[in-house]
Amino acid sequence: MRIPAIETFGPNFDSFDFAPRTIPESQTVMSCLSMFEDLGFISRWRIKSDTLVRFLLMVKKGYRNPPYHNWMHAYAVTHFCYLLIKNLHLHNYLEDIELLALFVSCLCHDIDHRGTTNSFQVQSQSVLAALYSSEGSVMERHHLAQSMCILNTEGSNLFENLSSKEYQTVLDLMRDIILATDLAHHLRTVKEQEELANSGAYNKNDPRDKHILLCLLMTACDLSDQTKNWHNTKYIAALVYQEFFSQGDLEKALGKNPLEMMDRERACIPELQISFLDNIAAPVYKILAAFFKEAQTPMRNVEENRKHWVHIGQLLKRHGNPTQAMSVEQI
Ligand SMILES: COc1ccc(Cl)c(-c2nnc3c(C)nc4ccc(C(=O)NCC(C)C)cc4n23)c1
Ligand SMILES: [Mg+2]
Ligand SMILES: [Zn+2]
Repeated sequence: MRIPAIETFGPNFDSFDFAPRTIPESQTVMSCLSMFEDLGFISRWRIKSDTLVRFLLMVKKGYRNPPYHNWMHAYAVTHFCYLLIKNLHLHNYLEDIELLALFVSCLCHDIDHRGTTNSFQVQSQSVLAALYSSEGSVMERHHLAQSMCILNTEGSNLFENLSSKEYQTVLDLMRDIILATDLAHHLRTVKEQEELANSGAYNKNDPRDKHILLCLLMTACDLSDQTKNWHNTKYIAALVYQEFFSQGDLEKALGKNPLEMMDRERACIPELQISFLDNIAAPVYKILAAFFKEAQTPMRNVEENRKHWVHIGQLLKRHGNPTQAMSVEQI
């Protein structure tokens, strides 16, 4: 099968300023094929092209269609991982198999997401909560389980030609990386990531250092919509709050009180987004830029996007009533 050259998808496809959501959904699977090829994964891991195509189609089909946590989110996350590998010379920090695990984890990390949070699973006593709530990270354990099912399906096992040792290693890595996408996990480990970045003493032979770096890189990919242009950022906020407000509506219907950020009557999106950037997103890209001098652009773009939210917040205060929940379309 002919795999298109990566240039097919635009001259700046490998630049931090490229917005992956400008790729039409109909071309995303082909684009993933080209990324696998361009990263040298197909030859390095002897991946059969029909197995790769079946794997990608199974993963894409494994996503549902909530406003934000759908296949296009997984594609955008995976594209940022491609940018990291291409621009940060990660081969000097991580093994080949760790880069393969990170890239495949990005594709799979939110499979079968329902557009609701871990606490909603527990509150609503969902089947997934029954399965996983004793261990925590309910959704992330489900995303991992779904990914394992696809790899265990005849004809879509991407890792079929790896040695048994490599096979075990890549699955162990995918487990760590996908479980690390739980924001609660990230908030528990971000301090270590900052200390390691600022120490300048990263040791590529230390498994602990490599684990900390992989978790940082995965979260950087997961939040990477915040590192693009303002149009993209605004659009993503609209999708995220559509998802949040739908959950809030469900919680009210269940007689529960939703968090403010999930309550369309109370949420003030600019305020909430400024605190999300300040407390969660911006620190990730500051730490990334502390690790890698080539990672200035994503950090600068997040700072730029924060300024836009401040401006929107001021407009709202001046012209609207500050507590009124902005309609998503008005953003
Ligand atoms: C990495 O894992 C996830 C999981 C789920 C989501 Cl929605 C996101 C995510 N991706 N983009 C966004 C944007 C633009 N705004 C967000 C505002 C709040 C929160 C949130 O979860 N706040 C709870 C607090 C206890 C941390 C997440 C937001 N978010 C990332
Ligand atoms: Mg997730
Ligand atoms: Zn995600």
